[in-house]
Amino acid sequence: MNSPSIPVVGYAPNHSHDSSMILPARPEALAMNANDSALLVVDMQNAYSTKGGYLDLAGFDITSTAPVIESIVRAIKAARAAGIQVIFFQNGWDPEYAEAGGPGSPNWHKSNAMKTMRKHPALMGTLLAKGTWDYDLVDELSPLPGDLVVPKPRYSGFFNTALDSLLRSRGIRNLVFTGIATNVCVESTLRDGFFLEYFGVVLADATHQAGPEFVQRASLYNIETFFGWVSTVDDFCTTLATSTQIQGATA
Ligand SMILES: NC(=O)N/C=C\C(=O)O
Repeated sequence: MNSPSIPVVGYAPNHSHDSSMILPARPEALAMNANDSALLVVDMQNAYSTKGGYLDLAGFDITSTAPVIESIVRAIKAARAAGIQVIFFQNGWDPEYAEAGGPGSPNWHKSNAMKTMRKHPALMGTLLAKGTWDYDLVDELSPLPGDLVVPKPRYSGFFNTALDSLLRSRGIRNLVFTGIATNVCVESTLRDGFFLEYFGVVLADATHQAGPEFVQRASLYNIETFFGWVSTVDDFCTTLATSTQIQGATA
């Protein structure tokens, strides 16, 4: 690996493994390879991004999600071209909401989707229910053969899912995060990945918060300071493109 003049971290002891990519990030750059990394696309569903979806109906501002979707499209295209595993998540439950848990589950009490449907019974069965428009991924983001799609019934992608097995069986240790919401499912999944020894890096401009703007800054501060790293879609795409060019040139 080149001896960069900037602080670099990675999962190998002293990050001495032969990494082909150094992703600029805060607080340090991240040493990674295509085959030990995955791009996670968290909950890019109509529920969280589109007018008339759950977050919109629950009173959250989703009017600035369009550029985030465009950024995620760029990141996915770059990841696929570099041979990085792309993993889509869909948050939600069966149409009867058994997977959401009843009153004995804190999810039943805290989910703003469940609270919105209890407040407006005509919406029951339409929010975050598998098979509905709300649950579907946005039109701009369609999984291709080779991508993985992981349904998840809670904020974190690591609970009640096969995510950890899917990653470990592929030797993946670096998780590159995009999606909505930064401060809920993105941060929850990155935090749990941290506790499971994954290196998590969030592409800040490919995420959007649920709540006021300061929450985006607070979540990115939390990630950078305590749980992982923060980078950008431009740096991600440039790093992958440069690496692919180098590998092509030396092939
Ligand atoms: N995908 C998310 O971050 N979801 C946040 C809230 C919810 O699902 O109720």
